[in-house]
Amino acid sequence: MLTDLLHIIIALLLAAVVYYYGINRILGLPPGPPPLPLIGNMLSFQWDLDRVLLEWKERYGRIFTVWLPFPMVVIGDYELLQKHLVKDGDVFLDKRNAEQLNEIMLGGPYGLVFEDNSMVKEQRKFALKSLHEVGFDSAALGDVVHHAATEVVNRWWKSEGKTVDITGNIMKAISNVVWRLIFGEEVEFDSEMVTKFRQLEQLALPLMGGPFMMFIEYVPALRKLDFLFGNQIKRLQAIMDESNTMVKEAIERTKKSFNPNADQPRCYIEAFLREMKKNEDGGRPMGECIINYVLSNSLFHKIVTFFPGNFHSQQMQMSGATLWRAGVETTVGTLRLCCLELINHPDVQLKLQKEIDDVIGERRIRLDDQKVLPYTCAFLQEIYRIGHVLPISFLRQTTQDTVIDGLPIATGTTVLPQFSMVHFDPKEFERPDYFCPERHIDNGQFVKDPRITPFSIGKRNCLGEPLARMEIFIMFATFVQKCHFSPVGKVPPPVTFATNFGRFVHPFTVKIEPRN
Ligand code: HEM
Repeated sequence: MLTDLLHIIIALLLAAVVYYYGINRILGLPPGPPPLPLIGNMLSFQWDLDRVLLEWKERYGRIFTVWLPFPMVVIGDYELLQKHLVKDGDVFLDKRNAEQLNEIMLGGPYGLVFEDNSMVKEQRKFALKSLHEVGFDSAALGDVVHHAATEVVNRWWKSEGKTVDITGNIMKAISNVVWRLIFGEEVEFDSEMVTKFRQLEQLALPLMGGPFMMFIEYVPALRKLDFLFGNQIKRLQAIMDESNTMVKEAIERTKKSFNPNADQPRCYIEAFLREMKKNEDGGRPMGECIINYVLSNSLFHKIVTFFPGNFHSQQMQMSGATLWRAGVETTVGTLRLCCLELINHPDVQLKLQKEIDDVIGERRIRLDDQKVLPYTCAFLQEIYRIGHVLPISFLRQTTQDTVIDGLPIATGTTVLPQFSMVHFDPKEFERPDYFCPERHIDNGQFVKDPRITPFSIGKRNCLGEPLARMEIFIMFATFVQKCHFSPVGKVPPPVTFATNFGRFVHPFTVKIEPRN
């Protein structure tokens, strides 16, 4: 009896040792830090994620496996990201479907972010085409952005040197631009709806990025234990229901003014309504969806195959909601970081002001001024290097067997393309923690750096990049032209990031004086 017990204990210990040191090898995955049973490497993620990943890259090689809590292969090396995510883009086209999160937020596999490629190929192409049609990178929209920036500046000027929290007005300005593009209606600058929508997003982000949400993707049955974890799912569901209802109401208003016979759609939702009508008139059926389960080295995963024709109300509502959610907080967060760096680096602010005064003077800023404002472009590139908005990139799933850095990677393997690791790699950037726009200037000229990819890379990169870059350039240059920013006390607030689903600087206040 005693010897039996001893054998069981030895067997369990051996199993634990094999698991601890060999689970990646057994599953045919690249090496990596030993995972703990059930929680994998989650305990290591209490501090700066990119720093931890860079240490592991140093120890395990250019690609390695981490368990969060399921296994994923990390690529955070510039050369490998270019070689595979960009040049071999079709292999990494699929995002790993965040099935539970999608269901809670969007009522199922709809929207534009987490779906498999069969649906996104159609929907992403359509979204890009229609956003282009409604002018998301046009000079006319540049005028709208400038107008919104001027409204922000006017309000700041009225603060007369008192303490200001810049977030509210920037948020209103960006919301104005994005809402108009999606729903075709102009919202009042002080619209309560926009403020409410942002409050809901602020409540949702920490819930979306919490460890419990990662666990339920891995073990959906855990959803039943929501009450033990502070009813996170229930609370997120309630927030999303409220914000999705606001989107639904906006669509109803767009429908009322929609003219299907107009030459051009006025906004994304109108383009969608036209497409729905085209499909209906052509007698094309709604998209079908087939679900298969596939076994790969990252355990079982679900493959959802969509067939064309996903132009229905649910997809319209959820892609509208996705564009709105993806397009506002990210851009506002980047502009907030710009203002925080201005007060942390007064010398940089003076250089920016001088450049704009010398080259532009008092005339209004336009997008093509990028060509004549090298230091402003260098400043923004440095902001993009340090200010990536996703603490952990969206996961991909390989669509076929491949080889990365000499290691075989099977179909269906989850891949984490952590491009922000490149931004903080001391092998790529000298003193990566140091904010220094000058590193992007050579002989007085701005040097665009392909290693800096805040909008990600490959075939599933950010769909709103041209819009975001335009908004940020025009707004930021207008702020510098019209305002001087200084800290409230003698010492400026530190540049530290709050990370949950997103990564944005902590709240801070400034003093703003008009510049003539
Ligand atoms: C500074 C502003 C922004 C930043 C830094 C940013 C960054 C990103 C990043 C890193 C991704 C993940 C891409 C990937 O998984 O490879 C992404 C995806 C996405 N972004 Fe943005 N974004 C910004 C603004 C916008 C705007 C203005 C819109 C649209 C109005 C937008 C719409 C989207 C969409 C739809 C996706 C999902 C694309 C897909 O899965 O195919 N983003 N963004």
